Amino acid sequence: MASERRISQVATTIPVRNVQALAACSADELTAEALDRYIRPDIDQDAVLEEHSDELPVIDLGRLLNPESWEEEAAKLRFACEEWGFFQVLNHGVPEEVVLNIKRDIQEFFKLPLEVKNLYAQRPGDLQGYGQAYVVSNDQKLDWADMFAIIAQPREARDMKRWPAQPLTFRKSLEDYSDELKKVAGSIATTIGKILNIEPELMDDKYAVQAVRMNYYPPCASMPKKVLGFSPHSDGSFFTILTEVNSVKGLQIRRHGAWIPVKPHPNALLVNVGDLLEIMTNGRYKSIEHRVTINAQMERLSISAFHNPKFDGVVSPVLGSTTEKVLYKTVSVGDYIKYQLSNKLDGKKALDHAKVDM
Ligand SMILES: O=C(O)CCC(=O)C(=O)O
Ligand SMILES: [Fe+2]
Repeated sequence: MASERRISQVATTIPVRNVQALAACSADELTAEALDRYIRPDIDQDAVLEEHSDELPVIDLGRLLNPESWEEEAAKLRFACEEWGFFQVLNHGVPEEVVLNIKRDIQEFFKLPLEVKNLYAQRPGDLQGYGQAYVVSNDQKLDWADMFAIIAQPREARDMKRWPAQPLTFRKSLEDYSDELKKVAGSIATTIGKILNIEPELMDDKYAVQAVRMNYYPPCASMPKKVLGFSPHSDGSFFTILTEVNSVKGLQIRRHGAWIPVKPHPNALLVNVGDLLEIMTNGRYKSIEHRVTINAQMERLSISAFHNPKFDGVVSPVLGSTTEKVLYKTVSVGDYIKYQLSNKLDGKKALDHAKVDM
């Protein structure tokens, strides 16, 4: 109930259909009218530059953890955060089995009958439940996706009641995955802390919360090029670690006004800088805008792990030099995330709210 109050205080929600069920309807049910709410007239507004996919920065976590190669790899990480706001992590040390287990269970979960999945839904728009996992306002076109989100940390605070009983191993798989990702997040955060010369404990349990969202993007046979799985947005987090569950592409990142598709790499974790890290670095690290496109035949699944500061804390810009102009205000994490959720997904608009008035 608490979450219901929270969501309704900050936003308008509208009832949404389960997209997986909609996508499974027969062709004559999927009329232009039925799909109208999903159709994006502006999808082709900016170029998609396939040829730049190979340029995405890659960070080797093993080298980052080795004192001998640390400096060189940290310089790459800094470059990636400043110039791209996005990088791939290889040699991340997450055991293959942990990744395979969570991938398998998420695929199984989304295959369950709608009635079963709905048992875990709070209500449309609720971040904690199964369904369209974020809040939309009435004039927004809907995303072609279903989501299941859970606050995965700290372990003891995880909500047992809402935990899906199927597949049987789902809970353990997610807990293992979440613990492993916490380690990866810790290594990244420690490196960023060292580069910025700030508190290395940034990602300790005391300071950080991890939220995990599982995203399911059904195929759209009739008009795949006209719908979006995820509207262009930036994440409100410090940073987000994304795992692509199957090898169906769809994620695109925004760079110099165009979209660059990310090629799924089975062993990579994808990391993007979020708004709170952009604020903390006074804009030197870029919270990258991204979106998800849809395939005509194949479903896509992904897992986003958001690494956030504690909701009752504040984030202040740390300047890189004494001559640097302050661009961002100190923000309350709780207020920022609330504000971010209350706005329809619209690129990086929420960040404007945190900018110092010029
Ligand atoms: O599914 C993806 O590739 C992206 C998901 C995403 O952007 C998010 O969960 O914030
Ligand atoms: Fe995102």
